[in-house]
Amino acid sequence: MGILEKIKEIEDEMARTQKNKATEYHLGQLKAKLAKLRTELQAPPKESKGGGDGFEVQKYGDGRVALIGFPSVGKSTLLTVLTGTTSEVAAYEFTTLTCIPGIIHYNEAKIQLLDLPGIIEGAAEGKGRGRQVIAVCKSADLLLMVLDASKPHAHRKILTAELEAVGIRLNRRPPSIYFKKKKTGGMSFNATVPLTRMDEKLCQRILQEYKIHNAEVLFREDCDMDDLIDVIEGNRRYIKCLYVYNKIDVCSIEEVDAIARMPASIPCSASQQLNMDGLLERMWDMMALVRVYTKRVGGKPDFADPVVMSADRGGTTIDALCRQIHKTLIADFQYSLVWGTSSKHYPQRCGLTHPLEDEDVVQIVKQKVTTGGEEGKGRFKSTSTKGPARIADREKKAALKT
Ligand SMILES: Nc1nc2c(ncn2[C@@H]2O[C@H](COP(=O)(O)OP(=O)(O)OP(=O)(O)O)[C@@H](O)[C@H]2O)c(=O)[nH]1
Ligand SMILES: [K+]
Ligand SMILES: [Mg+2]
Repeated sequence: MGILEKIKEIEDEMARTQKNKATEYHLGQLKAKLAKLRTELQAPPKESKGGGDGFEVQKYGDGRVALIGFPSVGKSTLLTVLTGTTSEVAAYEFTTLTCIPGIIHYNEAKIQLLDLPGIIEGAAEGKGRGRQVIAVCKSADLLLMVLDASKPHAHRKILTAELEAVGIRLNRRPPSIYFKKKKTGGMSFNATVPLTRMDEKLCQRILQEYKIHNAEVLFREDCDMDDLIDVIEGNRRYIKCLYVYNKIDVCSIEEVDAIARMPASIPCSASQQLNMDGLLERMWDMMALVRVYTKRVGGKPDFADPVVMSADRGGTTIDALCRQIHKTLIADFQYSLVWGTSSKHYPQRCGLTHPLEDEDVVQIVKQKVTTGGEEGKGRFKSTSTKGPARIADREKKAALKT
């Protein structure tokens, strides 16, 4: 029996099984079996390593956003309007057959937007170009799930289920469960909160399915069996998603109003260019990008060319800033001066762990290397010796004047 048949068999059995306290343990076991099969299904075929039929597009810019949706909802129209890059638009389904990249210029940042072929129910099991589309989605910082506002809202649920089936979790945090496999000692099961959907026996049954007999499990929130399976599998991707309800030009005001009130949802019309600014603003907010303007001693900040950082990728500390500017900068770092909403006073002298906020101005003060010019040497020069400290002091005073 192939993987797909096995999956079907388990899904059928789950559908037949009534949900109650008595069947809970059996259901947990079935869910674990299903998760294992789905992971097996996602594994790339052994023969082709980095094969050519994928949609690999080089990452570019300060963040990556992917357009996902059923055929003909207006993904390519959106790409064309937002980036100026033409992606073929037509009234028939499956117009787009590959991944088309474009660039959105917004708030002095460059955001890569990827147009993709439409996906259909069954994509998770490899229907259509589902596999390639999903691989691109997994590489995105934000998904725009494009929906036809005039069509049944159930489409959102179907697509979400497809993404769930391949281990993509939308707008969620990883479950707060500490899980560690051990060599011996059996299972230790603990919780810091009352558990209403999980107990020791259920946990044991699920672990057994994974042939894990020794482990430490600590629940820090009221999780269910799906959460536990996600943590055991360990391959889930937590991605932000904005639900873009397109084609509102054919909807009533009431419908548009209802969409605008739903969480993480935005109504728009790509072809009529309605609410494109609203869409960009929501995208920007959800990506949580932080722009930092760097300045030299005595110079003005470069407001046209910020360093753009992401809380989700790399972080937004001074340390992350230095690494992003140049890999050797950390070794030369002495302290930084920060002007902006993250600083208590103007400027504030900050170390590497200081978290920056959007539109902060930063000046990096490097250590003075007194001998030779070898990279990285500065790190080992103690700042407690009087020489460099005095130089730093002088530099600080100079910086404060600017
Ligand atoms: N009424 C209306 N039609 C739109 C809107 N946006 C796009 N369309 C139309 O919807 C049809 C499909 O648009 P595409 O941009 O090709 O859709 P797609 O999602 O890229 O389609 P595939 O690549 O085939 O998956 C075209 O006829 C567009 O003109 C909109 O805001 N309102
Ligand atoms: K189309
Ligand atoms: Mg298209």
